[in-house]
Amino acid sequence: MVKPRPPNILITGTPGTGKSTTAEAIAESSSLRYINVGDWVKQGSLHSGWDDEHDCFTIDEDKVCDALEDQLSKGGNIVDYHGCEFFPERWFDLIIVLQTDNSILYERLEKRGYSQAKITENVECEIMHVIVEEAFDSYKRELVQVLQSNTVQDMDSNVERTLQWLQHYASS
Ligand SMILES: Nc1ncnc2c1ncn2[C@@H]1O[C@H](COP(=O)(O)OP(=O)(O)O)[C@@H](O)[C@H]1O
Repeated sequence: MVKPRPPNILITGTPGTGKSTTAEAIAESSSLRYINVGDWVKQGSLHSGWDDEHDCFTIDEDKVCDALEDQLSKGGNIVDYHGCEFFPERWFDLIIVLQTDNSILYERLEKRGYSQAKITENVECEIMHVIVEEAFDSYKRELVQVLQSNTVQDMDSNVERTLQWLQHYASS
């Protein structure tokens, strides 16, 4: 079957689950372009200011979608963001949700220098499966893969599995 465009992959999950590291490794071994939405938000001022309570920018979802539309409609991207419900559903052919055990996630966020409040907020988000639920609510179930990201072996296997998915997509 001739595909209308190369695939787009969304890699999502709570901060610290390994989205950037995994997505960059996939991009390095494929022809996908890596898009870190957080960086786009900062560099393109796609936000409505700093949120002191959550210690992050308040993202302007409409501006982000407008900024990404041209690139995403061409296909061939791997997009990294800790949320998924505001993107147009049609953009993505595969949605990967990374998950990490609480104690491991806690240590990663501590190493990153997050405040105690921000660590607790993110670990609770992971415990409550917030992003997994968001992905299931926003995309067809068969497009969503929930993958563990606790160890380097997990990461290698997640990268390999995604590269295989890309090969299969291209040849089917
Ligand atoms: N599966 C994993 N195994 C071991 N370390 C990991 C794993 N995933 C991420 N890390 C490490 O955890 C930290 C956070 O990863 P990062 O990719 O920045 O997460 P995110 O983009 O989801 O916030 C980095 O130091 C990274 O090397």
